[in-house]
Amino acid sequence: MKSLLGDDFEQFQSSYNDTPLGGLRVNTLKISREAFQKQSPFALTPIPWCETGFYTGEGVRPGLHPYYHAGMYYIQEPSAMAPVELLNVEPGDRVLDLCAAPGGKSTQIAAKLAGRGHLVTNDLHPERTKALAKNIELYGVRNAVVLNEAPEAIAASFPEYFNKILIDAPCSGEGMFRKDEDMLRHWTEDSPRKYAAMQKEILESAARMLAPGGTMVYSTCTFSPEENEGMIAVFLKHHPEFSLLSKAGTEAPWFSAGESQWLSEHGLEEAGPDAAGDAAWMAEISKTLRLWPHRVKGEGHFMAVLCKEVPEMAGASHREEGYRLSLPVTGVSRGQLSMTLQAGGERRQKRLESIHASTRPEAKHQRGASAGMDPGGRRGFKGGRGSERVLKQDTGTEIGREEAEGLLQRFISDNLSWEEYHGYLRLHGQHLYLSPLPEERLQGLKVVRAGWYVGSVKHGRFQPSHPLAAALQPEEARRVINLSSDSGEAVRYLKGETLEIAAGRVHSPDFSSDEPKGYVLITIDGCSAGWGKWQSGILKNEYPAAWRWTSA
Ligand SMILES: C[S@@+](CC[C@H](N)C(=O)[O-])C[C@H]1O[C@@H](n2cnc3c(N)ncnc32)[C@H](O)[C@@H]1O
Repeated sequence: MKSLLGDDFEQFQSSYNDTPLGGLRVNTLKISREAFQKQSPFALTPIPWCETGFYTGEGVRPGLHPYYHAGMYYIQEPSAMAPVELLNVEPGDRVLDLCAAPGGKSTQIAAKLAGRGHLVTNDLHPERTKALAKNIELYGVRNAVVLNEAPEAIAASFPEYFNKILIDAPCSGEGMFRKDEDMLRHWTEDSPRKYAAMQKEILESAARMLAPGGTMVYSTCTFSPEENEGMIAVFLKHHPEFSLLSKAGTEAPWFSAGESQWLSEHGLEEAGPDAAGDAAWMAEISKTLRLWPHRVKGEGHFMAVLCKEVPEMAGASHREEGYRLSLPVTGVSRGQLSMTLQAGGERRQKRLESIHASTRPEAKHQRGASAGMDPGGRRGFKGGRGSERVLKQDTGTEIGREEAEGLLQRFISDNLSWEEYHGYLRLHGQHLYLSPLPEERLQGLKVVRAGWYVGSVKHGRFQPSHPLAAALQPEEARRVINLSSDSGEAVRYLKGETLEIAAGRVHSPDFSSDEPKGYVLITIDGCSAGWGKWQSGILKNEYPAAWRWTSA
């Protein structure tokens, strides 16, 4: 670092005496930034490069608050919030997060998608992918598919498919030494070279999956030039269809320009023997970005925003206007219900009769075709597939997807205020998912979550899943009990205890029954946390054992 940084080295070195700052990012799928600021139990200082990010003070432990379990915020190192901001994700995008576990950046992407478009999130390592799937569920993400694959396998299934890709690459971790001593212990002199070889392959696969006109962000949390400026220089040499987007400057003074002169000084021949003397080329590589621990309040990070050109005579746009396959809920028992269908931004009112009419097979056919979820014009729901049968455990007989769908719809009409639901219904064993992608897209890939896991069929009944509850807004549930975070009840719920709750506290706005028994969405200060079953003053706890609060 001394030879790289020259005059800056002393300042860089002394930054290692500072305590690293902690951060949290508000999960806007669950609560707005403004509402969280009002009710935050911690003092918050905004992080300049992330609108929803805040520094938390020294000694603050946001992981030990019920709000963490309600998915209100993600605890994230402040500099790690920058790459997704640079990716400029918008609702409706098709996004790939290629090296995603444990999911900090994926949950940030999902919040930006706000339920429209979809996210394919992946990690190579099976154990880390489990943590990724858990975070996708805790943070209430509905439109993500979780994969555990090698990037080249995904590339074979998704050529030029995504319009935004994040490559938060495995790296030698030099930028994290101050915060995480494990990174320091694992580092060897050979680490940058070893990681650079992996990064190169990952970038190549990502490039194949990016649609023309799309953007990808490459990021690392390391300093070594061969994993950063050098990596991008080599990539651009082989990919003239890509260029870098500049983001540093007066609008974003926290970013320092990439160090193009390091390419020539440190013998990265592959990237630039002829490049070193080429001012235009050097200026291009300087468009890469760094966050330095001695210049900003955050750890060391590198980022490059890469845009793929649109060839002349390019075809249709690869940006999806949000997937919306609207299916009405059948089996409604509450008299005349008017349902709302959304199509092309228009909201149209329809009556109950049309709900029943539209469940006929031919109507179902039309719904899938017109919804346009898949660019290939393939339909969403497919009936009668041999591979998609669930086992009725009590009788040992099988039931098909039609029956499973019926059970789901009955649950919805009894317990939720939904008048439609979105996605391709998928059955895996007895588990039901609403997937943002048709099955064909995922064939042959290791799928950890095909979409939003909404529940399972057991003993001929639909049992709602914890991720279903975690992603619901309170107004989507027919019965809600709110627990105050400072009453002690919230922690008792999170520990799995049974609670006594008077009938008057079961909030059920549009349910006229005197006995509001059944599944109840439990919220903590207004944010969904899980299910309970209420009857006669007793709340049976449905919070999953594996997720329970274990601290004292
Ligand atoms: C820097 S971490 C990702 C952190 C994550 N983006 C986040 O914000 O929480 C890099 C990840 O890449 C994964 N990884 C390593 N080699 C990979 C490969 N060839 N393809 C995909 N992921 C890989 C590692 O398991 C690790 O989880």
